[in-house]
Amino acid sequence: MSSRTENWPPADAEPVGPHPDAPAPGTELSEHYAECFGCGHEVELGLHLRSAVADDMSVVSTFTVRKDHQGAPGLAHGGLLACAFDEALGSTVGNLLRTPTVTARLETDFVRPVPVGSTLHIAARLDGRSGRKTYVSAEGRLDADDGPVALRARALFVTVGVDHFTTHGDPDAIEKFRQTAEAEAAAAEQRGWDVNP
Ligand SMILES: CCCCCCCCCCCCCCCC(=O)SCCNC(=O)CCNC(=O)[C@H](O)C(C)(C)COP(=O)(O)OP(=O)(O)OC[C@H]1O[C@@H](n2cnc3c(N)ncnc32)[C@H](O)[C@@H]1OP(=O)(O)O
Repeated sequence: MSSRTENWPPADAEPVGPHPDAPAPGTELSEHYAECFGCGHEVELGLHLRSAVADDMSVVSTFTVRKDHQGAPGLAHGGLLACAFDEALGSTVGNLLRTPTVTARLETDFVRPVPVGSTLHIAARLDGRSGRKTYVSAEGRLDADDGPVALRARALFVTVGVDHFTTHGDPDAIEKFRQTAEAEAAAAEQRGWDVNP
């Protein structure tokens, strides 16, 4: 018996391709915010996900499970694994479609235990889009791109305006985010010049 959402993506979803300004396949993605629990380097106990564009539709991420991430002794906490998938899926939508989105629904299947010390290799893929709704799914494999499947996830992300963050978020944190984004954009432009002088 399966409790997963059937008909994925839903019938009204249309195929979706990358935004013209999406980073090219092979690009390593930087953290989107230094204080993000999923990817930020300033969060000592965070997940520190690292991601790269695999192809026009996919992003691959890695998450190494540390002692701080335990639920049962020696095993990763399921909620943190779901968090890792939220980050990987959100990064896929945000980077490939270049749109601000938030998770509206996240569905996770835990297939096998994930021990402390193992690295999850998460491959996430755009599945379709319907208006503001983007459907994306991912698979997480243990310790290698072709390792055994440990988790599968599906999510719906909804595109929001900047006012979502300015209305509900913290102004100081938003300012810090803006500065990081500007610095990253400048660094990316510089890297482009280095490659194509
Ligand atoms: C710019 C360049 C970027 C650069 C690159 C950046 C990279 C960046 C990486 C980020 C990586 C972070 C990854 C972590 C991401 C988070 O953790 S986000 C935090 C967790 N999520 C939230 O806090 C969201 C809280 N929820 C909300 O704010 C609101 O419910 C929402 C989701 C914005 C929707 O509200 P709304 O705007 O009023 O829209 P609403 O009409 O209710 O829903 C829109 C549609 O979605 C459907 N929908 C909404 N919720 C659901 C649901 N739960 N189930 C099914 N359908 C739903 C509605 O039925 C509706 O469908 P249609 O009627 O259009 O067919």
